[in-house]
Amino acid sequence: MTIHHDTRPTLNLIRLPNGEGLDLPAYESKGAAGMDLRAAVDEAAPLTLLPGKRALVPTGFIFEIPEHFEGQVRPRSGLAFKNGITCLNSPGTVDSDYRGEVKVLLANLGEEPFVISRGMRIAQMVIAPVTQARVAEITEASETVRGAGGFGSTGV
Ligand SMILES: O=c1ccn([C@H]2C[C@H](O)[C@@H](COP(=O)(O)OP(=O)(O)OP(=O)(O)O)O2)c(=O)[nH]1
Ligand SMILES: [Mg+2]
Repeated sequence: MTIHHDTRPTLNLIRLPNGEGLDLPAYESKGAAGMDLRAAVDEAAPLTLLPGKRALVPTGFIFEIPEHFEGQVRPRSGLAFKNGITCLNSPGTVDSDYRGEVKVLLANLGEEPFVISRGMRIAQMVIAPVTQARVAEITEASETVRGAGGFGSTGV
């Protein structure tokens, strides 16, 4: 008999007043990489995002990202493809020491106004391992084949 240990890190969520009644962020399929984030906008006042505009959309939760992990806020491809809605700062970075409300910076690159209603799944968050490097200044970079080639140096 194999015993499966749940090795997943725990993501503690603190529900804020504007998050009352919202479903928790959740993975919408067994293998989903990201958990969908819902808009904690006022039920009575949906947010209309006009073409070319951006808005910081609240999620209604504080996320206690586990130490040595980050939250990556990413667009949902359906909203991007159908409505031109993206996360302007994608991937948004939620630091493990952040204790404020997680918000989603949406931008409307489409041609039509986009109405964000309460509970709408407007983005997704991937929890990924991350490390901090010890920064050290040196005088000369090590030699590599690539050298300073970048920005298309390898062709298309
Ligand atoms: O999509 C995002 C991106 C960031 N944040 C929050 C969590 C993150 O820990 C904090 C800072 O993000 P970032 O470091 O990208 O912004 P900054 O401009 O460097 O702000 P700060 O000086 O506060 O780090 O803002 C969000 O809620 N959503
Ligand atoms: Mg920062």
